[in-house]
Amino acid sequence: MTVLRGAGADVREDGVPRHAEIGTLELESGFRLPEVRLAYETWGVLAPDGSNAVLVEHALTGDTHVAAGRARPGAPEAQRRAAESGGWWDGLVGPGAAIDTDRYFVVCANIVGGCYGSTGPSTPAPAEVDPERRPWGSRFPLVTVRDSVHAEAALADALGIDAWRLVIGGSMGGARALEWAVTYPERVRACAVVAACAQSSAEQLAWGQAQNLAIRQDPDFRGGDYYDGPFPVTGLGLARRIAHITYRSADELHHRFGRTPQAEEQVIDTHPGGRGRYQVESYLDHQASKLAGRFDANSYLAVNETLMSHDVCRGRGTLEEALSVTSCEWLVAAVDSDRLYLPRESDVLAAALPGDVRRHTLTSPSGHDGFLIEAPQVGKLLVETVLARP
Ligand SMILES: CC(=O)SCCNC(=O)CCNC(=O)[C@H](O)C(C)(C)COP(=O)(O)OP(=O)(O)OC[C@H]1O[C@@H](n2cnc3c(N)ncnc32)[C@H](O)[C@@H]1OP(=O)(O)O
Ligand SMILES: N[C@@H](CCO)C(=O)O
Repeated sequence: MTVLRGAGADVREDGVPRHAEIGTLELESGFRLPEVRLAYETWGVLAPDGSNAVLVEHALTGDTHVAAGRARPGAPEAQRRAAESGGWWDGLVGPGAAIDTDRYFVVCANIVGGCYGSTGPSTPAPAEVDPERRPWGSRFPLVTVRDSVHAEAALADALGIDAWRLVIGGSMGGARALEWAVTYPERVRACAVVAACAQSSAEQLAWGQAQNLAIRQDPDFRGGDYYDGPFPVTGLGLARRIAHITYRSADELHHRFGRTPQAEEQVIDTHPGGRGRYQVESYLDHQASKLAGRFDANSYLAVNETLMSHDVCRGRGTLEEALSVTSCEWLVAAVDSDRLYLPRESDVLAAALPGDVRRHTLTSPSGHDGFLIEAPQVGKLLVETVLARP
């Protein structure tokens, strides 16, 4: 394992990609995943006693760039521009924000199985697995949420972080945050679980299956070993369309798009199959092609399976029994219009936590994606609850 103790403590360099080699990861399935690398970025400076570290967990297709940052003086232009580019939780993380990077040392790591720098299906397999070092592809194993947390614990060790002041995430990030607090209760002082639940529900599993099948049935998928040929972008795009509908609310889609045709496209056409698109179809086409342009289909399957594996109770008894080991402060928040992670599922989580934890609400017309869009509300809740005290 590469020892990075104190990394980030000497030079202030924010939002710049780094890597940690964490060695072999023992998975819940019994599979031993060798030569695991985690990509991560940091913001701020780690306090000498390590007490100001915050872990931000990204959602399904997220990356390590949670907020804009700054490369060190003299860094190559491309690195400077990448560091300064906007992040997916800008407004929540940054100088003067609720997660104030002038005060906290913020870490965001790409999940194992992802395609933003951490070991995943597109990574060349080690020589012991494949002497030709072809990508893992179809051979990449199931990595559960719990496995991913074990990997991040190795990263925390490497960074010299004994305990997190806060672990926070939304959606799959919330699942990861919750799993942290239960797997390593002594290492989490506060935990924020936003738009997430204790166990992936039957309906969430059902949506997950439909997305996975969309990818697997693309002829270009070829069982997952497609890296030498065309990528299954049609299947990946279809998976994203299915998912994206669940990420937004019916009311929002109605008010934004209604039944309006896209630009001058004709939706009433006498030629079967020849009609133009409704605006909402064009919108989904756009979301699909954007994801297909930035994400690997095998990684999509991998992280979707990770999310489907989410069950904080597995091997730990009832929900109350599983959560009884935790001793941190909590923020549990749901988006009022979320039809994928229902507010009542957050209620179940809050009610089962030790102590008197109540569920908070993010008000948004946007549905599940409200956890990203309403970043200022998330920040306000944080400073009113788990970050109220130093
Ligand atoms: C937590 C994480 O780690 S997730 C990592 C970041 N996540 C993502 O990037 C996921 C994908 N992105 C998203 O889901 C959204 O962009 C969010 C949630 C981040 C923001 O949501 P919103 O601001 O409401 O964006 P919205 O869903 O309206 O999408 C806007 C896009 O749709 C396009 N669009 C809007 N209407 C139409 C239409 N009729 N036809 C075609 N495209 C359209 C816009 O041009 C815009 O395109 P752009 O993103 O390329 O600039
Ligand atoms: N749009 C987010 C939401 C998933 O929860 C993502 O793609 O990660």
